[in-house]
Amino acid sequence: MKKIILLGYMGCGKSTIAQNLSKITNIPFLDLDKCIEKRANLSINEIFEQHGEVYFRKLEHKMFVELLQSSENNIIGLGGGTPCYANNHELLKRDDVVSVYLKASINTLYSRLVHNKSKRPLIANMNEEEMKEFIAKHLFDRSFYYNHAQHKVSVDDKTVEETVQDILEILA
Ligand SMILES: Nc1ncnc2c1ncn2[C@@H]1O[C@H](COP(=O)(O)OP(=O)(O)O)[C@@H](O)[C@H]1O
Ligand SMILES: O=C(O)C1=C[C@@H](OP(=O)(O)O)[C@@H](O)[C@H](O)C1
Ligand SMILES: [Mg+2]
Repeated sequence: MKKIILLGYMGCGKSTIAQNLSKITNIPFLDLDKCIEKRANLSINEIFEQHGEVYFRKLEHKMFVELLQSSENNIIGLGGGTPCYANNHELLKRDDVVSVYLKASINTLYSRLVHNKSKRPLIANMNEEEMKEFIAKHLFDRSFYYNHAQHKVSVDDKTVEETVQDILEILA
């Protein structure tokens, strides 16, 4: 069985959708950020504060490769930046994975992130206006990498259950 990889911008729902997809399919779910936190014994915020983003990106790449190498069946929720560094986007094309880009509009992302930014060091200190501009530009820069996914699911105006259903159709 192929590993199922969910990717997309911060707040698109990777962690939430992966968890719900896991409940329905009984395929175990791994969140790459959680694996990194466990390995470093630090929160994502603490890793950024104490070691910086470059250290985080190296660890993120190492853990992603490790997860792909394991023989277990898994649903893997990536971090928003994972496909955009260390040529990780090339791993989305592998034959032994099904990669799905959860595509969200700037407005959807903004509305989900505006009250959920404290654990996301890239936006934690931004005011609302700065955040909207940042998301717009950043999403544009990152789309090139996200578009390497094998499949794309639009998540705007969909419930968690509807997005999970869309992914199940891809897997069928
Ligand atoms: N329809 C939806 N699908 C996914 N997440 C949703 C939806 N509606 C609201 N949310 C909320 O948006 C946030 C998405 O965050 P999360 O799953 O951590 O995304 P990511 O891992 O992509 O950053 C969560 O707080 C979740 O409860
Ligand atoms: O977009 C990014 O660069 C990041 C997204 C985060 O994951 P989520 O997308 O799950 O919030 C986390 O990996 C880290 O804060 C960096
Ligand atoms: Mg997440």
